[in-house]
Amino acid sequence: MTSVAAVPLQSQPTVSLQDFANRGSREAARKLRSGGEQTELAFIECSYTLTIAPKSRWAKFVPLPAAERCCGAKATEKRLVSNVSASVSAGHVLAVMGPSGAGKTTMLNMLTLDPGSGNATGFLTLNGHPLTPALYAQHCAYVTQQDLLWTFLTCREHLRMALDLYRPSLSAKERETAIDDLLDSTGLMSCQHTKAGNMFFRGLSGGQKRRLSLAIALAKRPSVIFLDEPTSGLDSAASAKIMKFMKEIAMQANIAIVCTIHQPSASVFEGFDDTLILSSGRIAYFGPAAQLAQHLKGVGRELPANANPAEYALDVVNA
Ligand SMILES: Nc1ncnc2c1ncn2[C@@H]1O[C@H](COP(=O)(O)OP(=O)(O)OP(=O)(O)O)[C@@H](O)[C@H]1O
Repeated sequence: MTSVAAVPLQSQPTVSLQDFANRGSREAARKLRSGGEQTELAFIECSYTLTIAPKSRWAKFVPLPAAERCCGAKATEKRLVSNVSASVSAGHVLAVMGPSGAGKTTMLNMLTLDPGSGNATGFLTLNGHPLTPALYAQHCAYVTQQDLLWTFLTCREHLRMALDLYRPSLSAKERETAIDDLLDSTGLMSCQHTKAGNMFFRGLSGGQKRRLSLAIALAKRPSVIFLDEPTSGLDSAASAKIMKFMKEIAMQANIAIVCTIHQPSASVFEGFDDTLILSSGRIAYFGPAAQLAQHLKGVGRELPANANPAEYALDVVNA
């Protein structure tokens, strides 16, 4: 298994990992001590700032590029994510949770090296190596919130196309064996000849589409998979099933999984190893999901009997 360590998010970083450690960052110190031996994605003091150009009153009539809309007014800076440090090891699932607007999508964009029009700073490492775009392309896969599938292609055809792109060196026989393995491990063998479909043409179910998107990502044999809201649009039983399945995949294939999730049910929450709770772009909790209830008790917000820890924690940060 390949490994990656600390990666500067800025193309020209002004601070080193050691600087972060000197400034008291425990995550940076731990990262330096570990020397990047484990298979682990670490993000250290990541921040994201957006420069917002004020619109002139003419902007709504004349659609100018953002940079030209200021008309002398001062642009403002907004910090959307502030000093977030966390890590995830191979075989583990890290869930990034938080209320709407907390910065989950921004966080995921930073981790997938897509800062958009903002400025991302900090370190992102995969097994001790800076996560450059080249390393990202080689070792990471991203499953977006919307399933990007071809309506008239079957599961098997999707995977054949993915393998042709990701692993062109496979012979035809090796490719079909790899497809069988992927269909088997994602539970899609029974619908291997079903077309993806769309809103007008019935095909795979919502859960099957999510699993096919994951199978396509797995075809790349990544070390890390990022998933944006993997349970969106699914009912609670299907959500719990897909999270259980992701946990199994993480363990079987020794992959580190990072997913954003809005409001997990108790059974979905049980499938997470670690959780990062964001509140207004800052960390409210990062640690083992199983210890969230204990943490809440420690801060004087004991979990009521039979309450869902994720839901209760989100209520607490929302309050
Ligand atoms: N281009 C932008 N201009 C101004 N503010 C922005 C921009 N993009 C994001 N934001 C703000 O950044 C904050 C975080 O947004 P983000 O989409 O990351 O939240 P989220 O946790 O993913 O929310 P949701 O669960 O509703 O998708 C929000 O307050 C949002 O309004």
